[in-house]
Amino acid sequence: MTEYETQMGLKPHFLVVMGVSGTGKTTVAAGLATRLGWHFQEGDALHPPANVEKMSTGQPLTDADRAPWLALCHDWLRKQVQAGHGAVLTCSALKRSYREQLRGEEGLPIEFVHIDTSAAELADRLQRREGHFMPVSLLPSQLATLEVPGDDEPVIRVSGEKHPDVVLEELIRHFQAED
Ligand SMILES: Nc1ncnc2c1ncn2[C@@H]1O[C@H](COP(=O)(O)OP(=O)(O)OP(=O)(O)O)[C@@H](O)[C@H]1O
Ligand SMILES: O=C(O)[C@H](O)[C@@H](O)[C@H](O)[C@H](O)CO
Repeated sequence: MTEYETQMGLKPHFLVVMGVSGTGKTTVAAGLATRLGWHFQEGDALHPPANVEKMSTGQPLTDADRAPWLALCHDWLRKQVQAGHGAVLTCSALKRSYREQLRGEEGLPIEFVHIDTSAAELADRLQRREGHFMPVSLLPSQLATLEVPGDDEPVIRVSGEKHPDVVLEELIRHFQAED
């Protein structure tokens, strides 16, 4: 086992768990990081306060709003790759251009895990969720902004409608099969 292989013998991966609000990014990413002993960063915690204020008051972010946040997400990923240990970041990464910003000019070897959930299920979850800044009224703009990753992008696709434990097992099996 090399220094940063996990107990399961998996080689390190550098993952961005992506998708629209409420799709289960935090649930899946935190679970994966715990199971595999990989570093975890909640991407929402890297938003400048002005972005959180904007979303809380029902205004969608623009490309310009997201740029400094994506730069911080990129910095975090770059440090994980340099350190060489497995890492998982949550980040909506809605557009292809945002995913390119996350990879950066150096082309970080990151992989995206896209969690896809139906609009009806998302609306239901966001309506029921308490204590989170993101209002359900922003769901249409999240869905309209999403550019689903193409087959030419490094993406693993999972369903957000299965139980999170099932999604975790699928992902771990995927990495085991690859290694
Ligand atoms: N697979 C699932 N099945 C049912 N409920 C889920 C599932 N995954 C997450 N949830 C629930 O849906 C809500 C949103 O999940 P979570 O916070 O993980 O999503 P998110 O994509 O990180 O959202 P945001 O980007 O808005 O922070 C939470 O209340 C969570 O408990
Ligand atoms: O790009 C964006 O519009 C934002 O990152 C949002 O997706 C939220 O931060 C997140 O989903 C929390 O609800």
